[in-house]
Amino acid sequence: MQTFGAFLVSFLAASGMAAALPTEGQKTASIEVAYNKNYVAHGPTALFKAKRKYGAPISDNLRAAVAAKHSLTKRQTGSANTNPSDSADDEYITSVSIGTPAQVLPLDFDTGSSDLWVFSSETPKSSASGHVTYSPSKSSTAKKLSGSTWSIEYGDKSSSSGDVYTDVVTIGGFSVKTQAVESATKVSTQFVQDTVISGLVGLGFDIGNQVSPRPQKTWFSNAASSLAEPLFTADLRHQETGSYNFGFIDTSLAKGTIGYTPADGSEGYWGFTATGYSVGGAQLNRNSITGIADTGTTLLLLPDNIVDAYYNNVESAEYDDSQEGVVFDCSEDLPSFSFGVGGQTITISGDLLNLTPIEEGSSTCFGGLQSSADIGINIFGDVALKAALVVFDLGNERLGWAQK
Ligand SMILES: C[C@@H](SC(=N)N)c1ccc(Cl)cc1
Repeated sequence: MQTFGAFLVSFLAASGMAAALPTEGQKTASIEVAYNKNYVAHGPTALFKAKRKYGAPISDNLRAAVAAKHSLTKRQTGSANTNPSDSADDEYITSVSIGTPAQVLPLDFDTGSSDLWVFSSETPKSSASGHVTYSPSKSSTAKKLSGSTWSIEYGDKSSSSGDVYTDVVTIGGFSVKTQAVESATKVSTQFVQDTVISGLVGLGFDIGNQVSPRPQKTWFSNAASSLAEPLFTADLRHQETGSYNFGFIDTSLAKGTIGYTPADGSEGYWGFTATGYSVGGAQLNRNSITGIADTGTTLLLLPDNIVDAYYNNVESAEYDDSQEGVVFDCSEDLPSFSFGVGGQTITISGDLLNLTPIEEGSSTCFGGLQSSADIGINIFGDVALKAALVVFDLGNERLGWAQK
């Protein structure tokens, strides 16, 4: 039976460290610590790690400095903050730099579409009022993609269209030098009125791109071959700053293990199949749910039978025609909702399932879980994504989910 001292010495010797064996009965030991003369300190990286360790806010500038450092060491990565647009977490806003000199626009990252389009100097002034715009004429690196046009309609019937330039687009310190930037010459009312964003960054599969006659690649598709790993993660948060990380997985953002499941990109979306669900922490059933992981949709949209199974546990819940959804007393203590994916269970807490009062000051609230019956696809939107760290792994065509 080894004494502690003898164990310590043998352990340290095995690990190449010298040690002073305490004399019999002595309660202390000392070891030399070798100085790694090859380590090159990087202040911003040290600050980033300290802030991350203690949960302190990390500025865009600090993220960019760290990402830039890593990019210089050939492990190309990017890291961008993303913030909820309002108290209902309706959408998430991420700063994107376009052109030379950089023009910074607030954009909505959308894994449910595949076009990067922006309000621009070509958008009618009446429509662009209140929006930050991109002016290709003010960018020395902008080039018109002659003859190309685009037109897109989203699930909520919002739409936009226009022509196309290529320019340098930088997200989180990582630059794609020749990215298709779709300039809006026409935008629907929903976008005109949504002045907190100036366009979208489609993070879906390239097959979904709407440029004609030659569809263009998404920013992530262009970046993937240069990134340390061909993947990105979404860490969306309720009423606080989250992040999109490109080329690496920061596992410290999650509490649980990442479970992976195949992703189906054939429709342009990040499609996957959940393996069951439960309400209020009960055991998962085996009712599989095929849907998409969609950062561009606010809600969790599932079949009626699941929606009913959930709201049967909410005493005041009722369908409100005027709201086109289920509402309930804001004072309700909502049950959690869980789904299985990749061998893991993701649990959305009750408070994340209370989206917002139906109007300011109302005591009636709108549910974060609603029916997908008239949509045709099930959508794991922001309400679900906020409960997890989600890995969009293009290289392995899979989705990773870990409880936050
Ligand atoms: C895939 C999303 S739209 C998007 N994330 N760009 C969607 C499709 C259909 C409906 Cl009805 C509602 C939402």
